[in-house]
Amino acid sequence: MNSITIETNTNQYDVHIGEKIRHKLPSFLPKDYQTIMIVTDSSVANLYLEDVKEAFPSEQRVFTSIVPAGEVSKSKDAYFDLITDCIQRQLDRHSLIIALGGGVVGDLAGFVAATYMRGIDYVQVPTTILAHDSSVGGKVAINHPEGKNLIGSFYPPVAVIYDVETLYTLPEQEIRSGYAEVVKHGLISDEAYFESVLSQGGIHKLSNSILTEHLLKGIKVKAEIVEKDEKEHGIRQYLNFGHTLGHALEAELGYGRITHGEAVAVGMLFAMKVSEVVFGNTSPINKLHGWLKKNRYPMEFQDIDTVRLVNRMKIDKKSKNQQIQMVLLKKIGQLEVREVNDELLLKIVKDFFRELVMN
Ligand SMILES: NC(=O)c1ccc[n+]([C@@H]2O[C@H](COP(=O)([O-])OP(=O)(O)OC[C@H]3O[C@@H](n4cnc5c(N)ncnc54)[C@H](O)[C@@H]3O)[C@@H](O)[C@H]2O)c1
Ligand SMILES: O=C(O)C(=O)C[C@@H](O)[C@H](O)[C@H](O)COP(=O)(O)O
Ligand SMILES: [Zn+2]
Repeated sequence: MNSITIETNTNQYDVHIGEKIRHKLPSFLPKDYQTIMIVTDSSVANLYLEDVKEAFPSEQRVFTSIVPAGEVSKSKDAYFDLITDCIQRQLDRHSLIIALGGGVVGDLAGFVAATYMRGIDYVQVPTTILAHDSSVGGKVAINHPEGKNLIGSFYPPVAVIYDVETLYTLPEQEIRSGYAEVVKHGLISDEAYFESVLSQGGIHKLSNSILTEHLLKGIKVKAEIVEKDEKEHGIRQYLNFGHTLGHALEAELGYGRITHGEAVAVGMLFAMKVSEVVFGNTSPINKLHGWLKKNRYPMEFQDIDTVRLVNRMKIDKKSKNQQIQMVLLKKIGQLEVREVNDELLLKIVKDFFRELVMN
């Protein structure tokens, strides 16, 4: 097992990564909690809920709340129902919420924990590859129909318990989705990491040891940034590479029509295209495009309304005075946040979707 400590100006918690550690979950908690509410989704419940429940002694009050699987559950209704569950089960400021699942459950249950009674403890128990990203750093949120994660907070967990054995049951699309954030961590940090991810054969056939190595490295990249800039006043924006277009695409297509990681993959290519125009550089855009195609990331988006898409990009949280700010890549590991005007973006976006399919 590996453990990484995340230490910011205001808090500290450990991320534990290993096989089968869900069975020993109580041993990773900072204290004994008498009342616990496990939040999970309908797919993960069938696979891992019993394991986690059984890990607790019978004298502890352990409740469960199950939300429908998928992005639709990052909604005001799911949020409100969970708050009602907290009240009815008499959770108080000494209780614990366990977020058992992928980024959807983590973001949703984390936001419930952040706001119920103005904040109670929660732990992240991630079960997707993507959640190597979402479980670390304390961003919690639900979506608004107009835009992703518009209702949220920075609220770190008291621990992250990442049982990588659970990743064996992930469907192909979720492996692909999670790997987009692994690639992002490579692009924003160092070439060797990026190359080591791209040089593997298909991501669907990776060995456990290589997968764990990639996840550990990704978590370290994220931890280093979050420790310096927890509330995203500066360099944390680099973790948003690919998300300006990615989030707009998720909202425009309808939440759940494309996974978060698939949207971020397209968003990273787009950010690289904009970077080439702004800096006149050549980034590894062709290399990434080839790899994404090989791994069957969606590239065809018919009838996309590019004007609406650019308008949605303005709702991004990095925007300043109604102007879009994009995270651009000068070269691997070197980024810059730049204002990009609407006309230029509109021009690039139109060609971009055509070229995505042709190349
Ligand atoms: N807070 C952050 O910093 C942060 C970072 C990245 C992404 N996110 C958010 O995370 C969300 C995406 O997370 P996700 O990709 O994990 O999606 P998800 O939570 O919807 O999980 C994907 C699918 O896989 C299923 N699943 C989960 N674990 C499984 C397992 N072990 N075996 C089989 N099936 C399993 C789920 O039921 C779901 O259907 C998005 O809403 C995104 O905005 C947040
Ligand atoms: O942790 C961060 O900071 C990130 O930006 C990580 C992203 O992968 C993640 O999708 C995050 O939820 C996006 O944040 P948002 O502020 O753009 O909603
Ligand atoms: Zn993301």
